Amino acid sequence: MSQIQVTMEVGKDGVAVITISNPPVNALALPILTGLKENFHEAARRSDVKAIVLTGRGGRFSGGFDINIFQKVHGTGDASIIPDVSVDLVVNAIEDCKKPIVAAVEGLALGGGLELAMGCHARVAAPRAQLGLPELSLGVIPGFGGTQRLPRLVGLSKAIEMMLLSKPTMSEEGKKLGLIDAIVPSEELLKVSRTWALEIAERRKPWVRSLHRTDKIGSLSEAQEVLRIARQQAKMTAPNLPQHQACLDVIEEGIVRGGYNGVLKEEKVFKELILSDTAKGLVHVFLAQRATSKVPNVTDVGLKPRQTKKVAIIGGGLMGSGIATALIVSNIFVVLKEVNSEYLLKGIKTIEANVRGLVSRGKLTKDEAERALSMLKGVLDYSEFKDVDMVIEAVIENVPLKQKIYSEIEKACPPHCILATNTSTIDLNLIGEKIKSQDRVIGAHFFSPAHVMPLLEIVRAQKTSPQVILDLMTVGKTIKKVPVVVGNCTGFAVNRTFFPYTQGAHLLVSLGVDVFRIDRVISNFGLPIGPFRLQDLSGYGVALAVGKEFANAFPDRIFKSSLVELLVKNGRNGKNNGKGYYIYEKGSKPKPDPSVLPIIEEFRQHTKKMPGGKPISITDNEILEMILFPVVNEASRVLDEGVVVRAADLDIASVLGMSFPSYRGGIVFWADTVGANHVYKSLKKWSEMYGGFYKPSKYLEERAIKGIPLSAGATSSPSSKSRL
Ligand SMILES: C[C@H](O)CC(=O)SCCNC(=O)CCNC(=O)[C@H](O)C(C)(C)COP(=O)(O)OP(=O)(O)OC[C@H]1O[C@@H](n2cnc3c(N)ncnc32)[C@H](O)[C@@H]1OP(=O)(O)O
Repeated sequence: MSQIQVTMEVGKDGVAVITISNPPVNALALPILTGLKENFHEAARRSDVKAIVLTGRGGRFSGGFDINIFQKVHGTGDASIIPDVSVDLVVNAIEDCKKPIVAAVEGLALGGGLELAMGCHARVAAPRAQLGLPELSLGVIPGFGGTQRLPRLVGLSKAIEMMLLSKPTMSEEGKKLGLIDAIVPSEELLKVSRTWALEIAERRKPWVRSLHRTDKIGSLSEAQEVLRIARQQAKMTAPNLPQHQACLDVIEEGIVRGGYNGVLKEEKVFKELILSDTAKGLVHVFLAQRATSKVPNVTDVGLKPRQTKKVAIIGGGLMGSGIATALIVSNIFVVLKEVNSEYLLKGIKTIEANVRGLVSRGKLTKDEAERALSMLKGVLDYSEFKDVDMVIEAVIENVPLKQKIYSEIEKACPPHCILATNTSTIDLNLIGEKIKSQDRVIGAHFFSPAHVMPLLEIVRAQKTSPQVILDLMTVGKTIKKVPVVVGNCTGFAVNRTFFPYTQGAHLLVSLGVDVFRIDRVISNFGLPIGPFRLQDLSGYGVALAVGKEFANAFPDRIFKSSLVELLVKNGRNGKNNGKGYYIYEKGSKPKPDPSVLPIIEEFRQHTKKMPGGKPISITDNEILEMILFPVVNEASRVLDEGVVVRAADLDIASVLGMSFPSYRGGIVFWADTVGANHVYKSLKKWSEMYGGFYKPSKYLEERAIKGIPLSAGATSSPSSKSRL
């Protein structure tokens, strides 16, 4: 029998229990929605049914509308495959049913799942069930009446907060808010829900149709004031996201013209938004993120992950201490090794400060922080390494030093121990060259700050065993990172793809474009900060070192900028020493520093790139394209060389590692939205004007000429050789 089904059982008490079954989260797929309608109609018709309980199988009520259907809509451009659920099912079959319906909620009720529950006449929940309407995070608004019923159940301000921030709440809080009528232990959930439904039928408990309530909305003028403030805030916090204003408009319609009219407007707006680029990007990111956990020949060959209880980290610098923090807060014991007690103490202090930071941001309780710190031990030799399951080397980027460490740890660690390195650029085959156990060598590339940034790039060297990859993926998930498995090359997937990002920005400056304008254009596009502020933050030393690596690896296509060297010569080192492109003052936003302008001018005079010695005239959109298209060009090479399993992995890596806006779907997805042909033609034109930095790659050229998206069958081009 299919696992995707809706069943109905009528008990001797006259209660029909309708159960949604679609593992793992009981998503509301089309057959589920049809099944619900049929069963509700049957229950309403049958004379032996007095009341109804709606629930989900397997401890989860429902994770909402099936997101795969969104993807189908995006593929066809036809939103008509989305059935009429809002009126036909939720209003007519559930809320206006002549028999009372109680939702028995366990585990989670999200999106359409919570909307079904809110259509019922009461909600009984198990403890710690997750309740929310996260639709805006997918680029749409709730579409099964959620924009109307949530404000009527929990009040307008709270409902707006939950929807606009896509922030779920737990059943305990839900009970206080009025979203949940009772919380009972899981074992009693069905029993209590049945009784509750019967008591409504007998008029011993209220029979509430949420859409008809007005008591929590306040007066029209109060409601409009709340909406006005919310609109203003959304304008600032989500300027590029149309679903935020649309959601507020739809809520307002229901307040001004009544809940039913609100439902009708919601349905119309939902179908418009589903076809927006924002929804396409966000849905892609949702599904692509989950796909990263499927790695051919690793996760599909019957291997079982081994447990990683104790990890040794070599190097207590910024990266080492960040990684240690991420591990200890997830209950993994860490041995931190440094070369002397001064450095060790510094590393431990950084970890303590990281943990304190998590407490002050409400991510950790004080008790959890104490427990985490008790999982940390600082050492100065290898004696503690005899029983570690994994070593993560996080010392400076120096090949002989790393090779020496690898020879030492091969001797000091047990034979099963994973030998990981946090290098961000160096060839892994080189690091592991001098040892025997090359199958245990792997890259664990964290992004700074390692205890905050969500990406873990797992770099597979030539001989890395699938078991080792699977184990590191498992550790990554345990510490709440998104592991993306990539191949071995200079800069791996993220840094390699994005090396032209800063260089493109520098090239534009050499042509006379203002540094601060470039940063503004990039943040308006949706990255949190522009390339110059990013350089200020990471420090100019890093920029110089990384620049050298890429200059060696890809001499045919780099823009060698002397700007950073010039800044360093003038005593500047970014935010580190308070002398960057920006002025950094405590408590206020960074401000452009006018004293940097003469140095920039000197750089321009030096490079002599400005045509006729005058700054070029350029639009904001051209600035954006001249910075991001070279990145797309390098992404094409990364795809061509098979550095990633699938193009979507590079999208996730760009979103989580570079903070590329998720609503643009990631770098490759965005490029396909713009069109390979436009990217190719633009690069070709600029390469003729400004040189090899812009020269389009073969892969891009081929895709542009044939009209194939960059993301399609990334590793099938004739020149491709997978590195995975
Ligand atoms: C009209 C309506 O208003 C519109 C809607 O309802 S839109 C949908 C709203 N719902 C959501 O946004 C919830 C999305 N899901 C989630 O946040 C999380 O998956 C969750 C909290 C439910 C579970 O998280 P977690 O236990 O970590 O499992 P996770 O790996 O994310 O998901 C398990 C599987 O369920 C799938 N899944 C989760 N929610 C889904 C959904 N709504 N539709 C389809 N598949 C879904 C995932 O894709 C994943 O599939 P895979 O095993 O093939 O990779």
